Amino acid sequence: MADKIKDAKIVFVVGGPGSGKGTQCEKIVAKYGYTHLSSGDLLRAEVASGSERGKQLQAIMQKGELVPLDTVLDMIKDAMIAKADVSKGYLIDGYPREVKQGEEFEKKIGAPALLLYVDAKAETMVQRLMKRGETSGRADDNEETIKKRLDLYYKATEPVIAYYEKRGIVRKVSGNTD
Ligand SMILES: Nc1nc2c(ncn2[C@@H]2O[C@H](COP(=O)(O)OP(=O)(O)OP(=O)(O)O)[C@@H](O)[C@H]2O)c(=O)[nH]1
Ligand SMILES: Nc1ccn([C@H]2C[C@H](O)[C@@H](COP(=O)(O)OP(=O)(O)O)O2)c(=O)n1
Ligand SMILES: [Mg+2]
Repeated sequence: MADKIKDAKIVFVVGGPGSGKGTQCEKIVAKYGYTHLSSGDLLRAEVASGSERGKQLQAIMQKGELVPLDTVLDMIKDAMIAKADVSKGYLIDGYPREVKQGEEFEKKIGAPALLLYVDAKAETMVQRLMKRGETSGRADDNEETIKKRLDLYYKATEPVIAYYEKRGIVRKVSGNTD
């Protein structure tokens, strides 16, 4: 029932790969009790399930590309509905990755109250992801894919920030907790 989330408070969390979106979201959850939904985590859960769709997603993510828009949007919507009865609001982490993703979300679900922009230097992001790659087991935490994710971030995702900037709902936070 999509009606259940019609008036939900929505916060988009956007930032480069390894900027610290997940880390900042955990802190917000601890303080404000919002429901954290990481689009990347939802996609990786589908991959881990071993489904046919998961295999296709894995191939795309390994290359550092974006998965089809409808796939990730459906997953977010289902996850939101599943938490609707207990949720005070949603942190949608890693979404939108491109302006089109934001437009579709608004059509199918609703408008964000805020966009949290997690800011970090490219050099910092690369260093963190290379370090994370030593233990994460993530197929995309390798030098070649990290570079592609970063390029795509500057090309497709940074315009998302400018888009919501015009609506006055962007808040910039540092991705550095230390
Ligand atoms: N030193 C330091 N490391 C951090 C900080 N924030 C996050 N990290 C590390 O940087 C890596 C990336 O952080 P995440 O929170 O996973 O970043 P993300 O933006 O969710 O990255 P993706 O999962 O690639 O989307 C992790 O290994 C974190 O432990 C910080 O403030 N300082
Ligand atoms: N809205 C989204 C979120 C993630 N993806 C894909 C593409 C991303 O590189 C991977 C992993 O996403 P995740 O947010 O976990 O990681 P990065 O920010 O790219 O480091 O999933 C997508 O296509 N669309
Ligand atoms: Mg993350």
